[in-house]
Amino acid sequence: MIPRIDAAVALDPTHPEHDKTLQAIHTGASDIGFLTVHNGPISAHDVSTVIDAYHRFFLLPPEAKEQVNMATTKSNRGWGGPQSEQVDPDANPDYKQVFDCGFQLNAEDPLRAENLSYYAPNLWPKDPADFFPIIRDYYDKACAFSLDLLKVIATAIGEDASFFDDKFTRPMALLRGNYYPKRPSWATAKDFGIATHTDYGCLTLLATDGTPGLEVRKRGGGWIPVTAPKGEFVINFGEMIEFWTQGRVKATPHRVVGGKDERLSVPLFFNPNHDTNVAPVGSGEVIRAGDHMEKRFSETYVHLKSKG
Ligand SMILES: O=C(O)CCC(=O)C(=O)O
Ligand SMILES: [Fe+2]
Repeated sequence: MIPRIDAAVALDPTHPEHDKTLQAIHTGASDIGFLTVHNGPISAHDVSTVIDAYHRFFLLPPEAKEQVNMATTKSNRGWGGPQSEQVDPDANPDYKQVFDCGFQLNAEDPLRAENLSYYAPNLWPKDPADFFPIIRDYYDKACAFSLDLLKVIATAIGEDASFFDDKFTRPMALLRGNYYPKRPSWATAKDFGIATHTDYGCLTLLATDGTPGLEVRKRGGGWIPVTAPKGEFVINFGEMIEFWTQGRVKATPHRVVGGKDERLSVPLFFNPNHDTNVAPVGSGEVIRAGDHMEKRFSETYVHLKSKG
């Protein structure tokens, strides 16, 4: 069972049910690796608005989307067409389309000169005209909510609530719109909306249009379908937080096979500053968060794959 968390209770330490909720978060984070969260600060209306904006973008003719094709960049900003990402080397590249945007360094930031791929400039399409403000507004809300959730997760796994606080001032956050058309007639057993994978970073805050499709791998084998209506979120965890917390938080494999209906989902991959040491707490090792992200991006985005 994936725990269903009331965000208002989780975020209020004075609430009588708070400790019980922390316990459920602990189970979700350290056992299953998935939670669902409702009654949080992002409304169903906000989610409908952002999903509708992505939908209007994805339905544009290919020439319009080509203008912001991430394959023309050395980063992961803009549109990724079908087959632009291969998350499982044993499966074919995914048939989904994506639109990615991320943290924007401000104009005076000295890091700009370093041209780091995970802080690359965003690419915005001309159409839909309201796309940028809608996505930007949702991005800000989703980052704030994710940071609040991480505080609670830190407490739930026995760390100080402030454990993550100073590590997300320049988050390598990536907001993605996923567009899954209905499962193509040519699709084989090796074709997926998104093939089996674990997310790469810390916390993923996923909004969906309510259409089923996401499946989470059970430890003993088999798959659990997870759905969340608009305004309710699926939370899962990536590889980085798993090794950072010595396995107290789990990165669980998941996938979307796809079915007869199209589907949209909007994950925020919320990751720390690039120079955060994410080596297992207490290990004395150093693993830079940016290095892990860059490695995984170059393994999975087809246009960034290292050749040879
Ligand atoms: O569409 C979904 O429900 C999941 C998407 C996903 O796993 C991802 O984008 O990493
Ligand atoms: Fe994922």
